[in-house]
Amino acid sequence: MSRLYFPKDFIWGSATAAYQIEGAYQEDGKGESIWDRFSHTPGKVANGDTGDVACDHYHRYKEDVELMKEIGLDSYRFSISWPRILPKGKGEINQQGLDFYRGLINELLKAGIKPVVTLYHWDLPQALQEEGGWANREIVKHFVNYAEILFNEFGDVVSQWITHNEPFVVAFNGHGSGDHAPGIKDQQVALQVAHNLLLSHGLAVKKFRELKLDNEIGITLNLISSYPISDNVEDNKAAKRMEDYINGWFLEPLFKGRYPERIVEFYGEKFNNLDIREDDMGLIKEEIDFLGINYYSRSLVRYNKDSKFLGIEGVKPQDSQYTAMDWEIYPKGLYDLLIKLNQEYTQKPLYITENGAAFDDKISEGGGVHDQDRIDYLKAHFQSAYKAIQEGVALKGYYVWSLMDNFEWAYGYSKRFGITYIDYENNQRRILKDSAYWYKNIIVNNSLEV
Ligand SMILES: N#[N+]C[C@@H]1[C@@H](O)[C@H](O)[C@@H](O)[C@@H]2O[C@H]12
Repeated sequence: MSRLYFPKDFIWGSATAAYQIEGAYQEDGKGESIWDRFSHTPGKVANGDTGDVACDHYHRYKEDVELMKEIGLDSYRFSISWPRILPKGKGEINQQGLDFYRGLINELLKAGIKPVVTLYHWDLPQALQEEGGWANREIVKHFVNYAEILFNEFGDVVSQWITHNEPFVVAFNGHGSGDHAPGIKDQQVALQVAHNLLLSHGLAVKKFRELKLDNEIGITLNLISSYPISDNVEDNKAAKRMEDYINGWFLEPLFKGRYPERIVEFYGEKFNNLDIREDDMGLIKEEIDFLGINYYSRSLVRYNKDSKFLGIEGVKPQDSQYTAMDWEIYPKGLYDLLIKLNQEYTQKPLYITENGAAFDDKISEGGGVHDQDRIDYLKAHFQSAYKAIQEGVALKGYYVWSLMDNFEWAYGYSKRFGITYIDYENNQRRILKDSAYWYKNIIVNNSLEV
């Protein structure tokens, strides 16, 4: 056996999001979010699950920081709930909301764990949705106002800020397919939402710079590696379109100040109808300190002239392994993505802000949770990350998704991504899975045994 040693100051962390773990959905002055409304709408979430209680992190955050300390995390990435801070999305500030996050951050700092805050991880205040939400360009100023409150309140204790988590999913799942909150099914609206999210990001970064804070700011994108099923021209074009649809639509504006031509043509009139103003692309391209990457799997595609989706048909190789989300396990896709980002978009520091897998974890008779499949998944992806670093990619940290099993959006509690098991049947009891102990060893040694 040998060990792969990561760079001396490499950051090992884990990630969560407010709506997925906090619960206390109506407590201490918190306003309603679009996910409160969506999950309470019959038929939207598996088994009628909601985030009303979730993992009860709101009341158990001290216990959860103790778990992070036991695992030995260098850093913890979490999101702040906008409606906990501004119950109506704007106007009056809810001091009890600020107090909760102050308490959490204080516990993290006492434990020597760096706090990394995601400003927006999908739980928009419902009151703003009623004014059009992300489809209404007015939202941009409300997001910047919310961000400025947090910069001023926590700018001296937060290590890094992430403006948005996966704007692709907010736009296209929330406003295109409608399988996420607010459940709108309109591609034209989805495109405008994507633009307004990017614009809100750029203006929040601009505000951050004006405040002259000495921490860092970036954005987190869900990115894939896209491959053609054959080397014929049409399949290759289909793979590029898929990559532009998911990756390029956000990477090109952020780093090149433009939307990807190949997809602009595809969207045609829908793109021409967008409300994009003269200075927008320059504002979106406001320089960031790092890029966050959420990587889970690849896309393998073939051209299909009859396909309603970009002329693309997805392919699932029979000889691959799949997670409980039915996502192909493809660690090489992480390596290929990191190399491509470095070569085609940015040499800025990169962080894997999410990578992990759902498996059907069970409590064993001995009381432990033996998730070797998750250990195997993470080990293979850590190896890909290591290879990319060796080849010059400025990868500075890795956050495993997720610290604990949690509310998996439209799947409810049916999918378990955590390295900590949550026993929903037994008062949300926490049980560190084998993967948590395995991860602890990686962190202590800053190296991977292969
Ligand atoms: N699905 N899935 C797991 C995980 C989800 O739980 C996160 O909230 C998202 O940021 C991203 O989609 C990834």
